[in-house]
Amino acid sequence: MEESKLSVREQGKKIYDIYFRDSFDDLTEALSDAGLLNRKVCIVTESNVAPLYLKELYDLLGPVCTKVTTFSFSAGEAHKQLKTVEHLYEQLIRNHFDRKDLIVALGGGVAGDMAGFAAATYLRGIDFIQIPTTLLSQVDSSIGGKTGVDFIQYKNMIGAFHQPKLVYINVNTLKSLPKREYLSGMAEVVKHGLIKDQEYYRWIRDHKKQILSKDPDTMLEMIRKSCDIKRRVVEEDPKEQGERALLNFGHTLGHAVETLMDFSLLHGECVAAGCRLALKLSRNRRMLSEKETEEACALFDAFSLDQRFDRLTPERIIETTKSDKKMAGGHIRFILLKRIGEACIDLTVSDKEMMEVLEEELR
Ligand SMILES: NC(=O)c1ccc[n+]([C@@H]2O[C@H](COP(=O)([O-])OP(=O)(O)OC[C@H]3O[C@@H](n4cnc5c(N)ncnc54)[C@H](O)[C@@H]3O)[C@@H](O)[C@H]2O)c1
Ligand SMILES: O=C(O)C(=O)C[C@@H](O)[C@H](O)[C@H](O)COP(=O)(O)O
Ligand SMILES: [Zn+2]
Repeated sequence: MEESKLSVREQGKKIYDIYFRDSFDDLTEALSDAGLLNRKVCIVTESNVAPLYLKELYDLLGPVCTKVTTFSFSAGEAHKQLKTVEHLYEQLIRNHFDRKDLIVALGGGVAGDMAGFAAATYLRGIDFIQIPTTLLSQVDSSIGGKTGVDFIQYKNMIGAFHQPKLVYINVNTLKSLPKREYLSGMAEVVKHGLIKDQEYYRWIRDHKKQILSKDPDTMLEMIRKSCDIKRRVVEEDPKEQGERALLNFGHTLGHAVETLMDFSLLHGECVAAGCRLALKLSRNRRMLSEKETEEACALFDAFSLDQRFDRLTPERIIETTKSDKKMAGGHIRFILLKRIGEACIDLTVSDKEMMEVLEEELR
């Protein structure tokens, strides 16, 4: 199995490395290379991941850190809230964490987003690292420093950009990941191909069988390719002033669906629904052909990303989209495809255009 790492840079300067491994064996070396040894550490994890990987991590970190503490919260999007972060702040204060100490996010996107947000705000910012354990977090959320929590029912409404000091991906953790969660991550993978890289999109299409059977080499190659795409985008535009918004393909309507379904669907499932709608908007603008649109929708189907949300009406989805944070100067910010592998930002999609694709999808 090919083992390697990628560096994420800003203005030519390395900010952090992403390690691709099939065990935790190189974690100490990775921490040493990042200058993170001999710190007080708080491992932030959750109730599903803790029984699987916390002990191994605790035992690894013990000898190379001055003290290891753990903070475990109840798993799930419902707990990606300020309340959970408050409990974490309390524990950090009780354990006298200072600016030289370190937070370790162990888990999926929920643990990573929340631990990262606590790290961004505690004492106005302390170091943190990401140890992502879901496909979605390995290919997307652990990279790029978007951290945050949901507020009431609004997705990621409170947050900060705060870059990790290290991302350590152990692909073997995906062995314990439930199938539905694994497939949810495929939505962000297909998104990467659609917005940035036609060749990668075709590669995903040609490797469906290996991806579905979690073939280790294929997974590693896919995770590396996706991370490389995300790396390039966030290096160019770390704080989403332009280019980075392309990573929001499928999220404009996807976040509205996620909210309206009361988080009963997974993030990737809602992103896939949003991607289908954005593909159809692009087709109706004559930027994609019918065949290209159908093929891309079929790729989401192949990964069982075809959840129904037909108890929602187009009107409610449009209204919720307008109250989300995807607005720019009174316009909804959409990401459309000019062609497969090339996305663009568009502020001109009308309610009528949204209505057409929503009616088609909800039919
Ligand atoms: N910051 C970003 O750039 C970014 C990007 C994409 C998504 N996100 C956010 O990420 C979140 C979704 O992340 P997610 O899909 O990883 O969800 P998650 O963190 O809720 O994890 C999914 C489920 O898998 C379980 N789990 C995690 N690792 C496991 C393992 N190895 N074995 C068994 N079970 C495991 C979790 O307990 C949970 O039940 C959403 O909140 C989304 O908004 C953020
Ligand atoms: O990294 C980014 O930038 C993304 O947009 C990646 C998305 O997949 C992710 O879901 C992100 O959390 C969305 O952020 P938001 O600011 O649109 O809520
Ligand atoms: Zn996403």
